[in-house]
Amino acid sequence: MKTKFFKYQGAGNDFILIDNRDLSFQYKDNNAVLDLCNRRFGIGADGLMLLQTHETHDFEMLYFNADGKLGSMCGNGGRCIVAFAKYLGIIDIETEFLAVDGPHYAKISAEGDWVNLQMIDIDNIEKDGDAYVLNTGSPHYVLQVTGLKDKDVFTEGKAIRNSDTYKVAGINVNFVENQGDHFFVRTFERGVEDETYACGTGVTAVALSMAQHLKQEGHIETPIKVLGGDLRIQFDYDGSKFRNIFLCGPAVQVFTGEVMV
Ligand SMILES: N[C@H](CCC[C@H](N)C(=O)O)C(=O)O
Repeated sequence: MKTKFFKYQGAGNDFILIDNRDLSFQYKDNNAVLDLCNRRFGIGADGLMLLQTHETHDFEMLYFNADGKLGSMCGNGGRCIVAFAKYLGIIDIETEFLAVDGPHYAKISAEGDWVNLQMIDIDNIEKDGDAYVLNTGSPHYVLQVTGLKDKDVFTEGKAIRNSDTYKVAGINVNFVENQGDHFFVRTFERGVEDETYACGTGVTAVALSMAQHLKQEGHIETPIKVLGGDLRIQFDYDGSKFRNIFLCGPAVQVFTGEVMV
């Protein structure tokens, strides 16, 4: 059966999106999504999202990692599906949609290519040695380093993701370097099992961890550079809890097509 798909990218984190309001795309097993995300034999993507109707929200987002399995919250994916919903005419410039970690408010630019996505509130950040560990809709390990440009993120990230502490549930591994007026972040992503060009829930975890690390408080706006571009995290922090957390950045439709599924 032929299925129409749309390819989006948010700061280089790239996704296949399918308008599945008619439920024609039936998720039978991991292989269907795995094959579509394959960068040699399929369309190629870090993940796949289905946009589906919902009784109480503008739409529902189902997210699958490139390994073909249902995933936890995807921040960049959330921004891209909001741009997709606007493209489809389902929403105007504001929305509240449902994702795996609950409802999300988002605001999109009139041009439809910049999205501010509200993330879940965070009440607690754990420590694992020098690293910060928290869940921003997906689980994240945040470690401050130097020389990040030349770091072997794949090998070092994979080792932490598969360590005894994390190998069962997995975790996304974020390395961060303070570059004065911004942070530079590189991420090894669970479920992609590789470094991605950006990780939205990851840079959100980095921004919150660094605010705690630097003992900042109040309304904070954190610019973050990733391999795929620039993202910005805005939030309020009282020294204990994080509220009004927004992941802000580009969400661009790259191409569309049809694929046999
Ligand atoms: N691979 C992640 C989910 C997607 C996270 C990332 N793409 C984002 O933008 O938040 C995980 O399994 O935890």
